Amino acid sequence: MAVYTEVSDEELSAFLETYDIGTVLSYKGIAEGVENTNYFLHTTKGSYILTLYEKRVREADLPFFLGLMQHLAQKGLNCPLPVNNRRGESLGRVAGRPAVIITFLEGIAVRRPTAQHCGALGGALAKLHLAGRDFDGHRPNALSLEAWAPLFAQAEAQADTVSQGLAERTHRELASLGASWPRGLPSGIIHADLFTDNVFFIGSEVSGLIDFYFACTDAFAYDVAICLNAWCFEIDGSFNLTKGRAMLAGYQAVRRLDADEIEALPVLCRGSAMRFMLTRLVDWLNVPPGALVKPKDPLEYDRKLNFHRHVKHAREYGLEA
Ligand SMILES: Nc1ncnc2c1ncn2[C@@H]1O[C@H](COP(=O)(O)OP(=O)(O)OP(=O)(O)O)[C@@H](O)[C@H]1O
Ligand SMILES: N[C@@H](CCO)C(=O)O
Repeated sequence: MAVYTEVSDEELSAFLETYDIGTVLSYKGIAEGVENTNYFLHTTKGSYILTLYEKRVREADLPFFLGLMQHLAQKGLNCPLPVNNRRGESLGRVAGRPAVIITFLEGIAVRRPTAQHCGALGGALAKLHLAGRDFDGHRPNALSLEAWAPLFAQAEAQADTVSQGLAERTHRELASLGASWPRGLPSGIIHADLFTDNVFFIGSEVSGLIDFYFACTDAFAYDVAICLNAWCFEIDGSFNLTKGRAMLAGYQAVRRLDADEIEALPVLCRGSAMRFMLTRLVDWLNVPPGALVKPKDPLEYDRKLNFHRHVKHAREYGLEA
């Protein structure tokens, strides 16, 4: 998270008076993340996170996200639970923005995951996919293929100031993805942003998943592709086959990928790299003045995309027959 919206002591106290979570002992803005504003709240009754929803989260989607967290928690997944206020509502407003208080999860987000972490993450992702199957909410993926050209249009004119040739490369890739994007793959609830900062570990076990604000209905294998991108590359840009193998084996031990999903994996990895390159590029070029946020490097994903262009088969990600 980040802090785009400052919350004054008075605003916070007035908001918390509508809850039954004790009085505040301390609170502070959380610098991590780029999407929403988050505060850590320590009260006489425990620890919580206050989230104020910013630009990319549509208010109309909030009941879906909050309902999904409740559903997954009921299914035994360790994810934050929205806290209800005294009127029984979880969604409120602070500093003019939609806001919720969620429960705090214990655990540590690893910056440099090992193959063991990747294996555990693969299993947790598959469990999430299974746990979401009987959730009755539905939300199309607002950041899939159809969204990429309009996103690129916001950044195209300045793309080459970030990297020479980026505009041309992106144009070509968007056309190629449009022509080859798979349809009809097994679908359901996906997290769609399960990066290392959204997964907590205690030791080598996954202790919790957070940040469901991109969750949507889409191909399960697209979520696998997002995680291969986010977890299995090294800082030098190389793909770590051992990590890929561990993640895919961890996933398949819980839910097996079918033949169509396996065939689609390289193009799904390209698409997911495109999605994160584009949102990062737009953010890189538009940092709001005064915001406590560190924009993420779009070129990391341009390089990953280039790697995937040369992949012919999911075996090259470590998939074992
Ligand atoms: N329920 C929680 N329990 C403990 N810590 C949390 C919780 N929710 C958020 N955090 C902390 O706040 C940080 C930012 O949260 P989050 O990843 O949801 O923000 P974001 O802006 O949506 O981030 P992203 O850039 O990943 O989309 C996390 O990295 C974590 O440190
Ligand atoms: N996890 C994303 C930020 C949220 O869209 C990224 O690393 O670009």
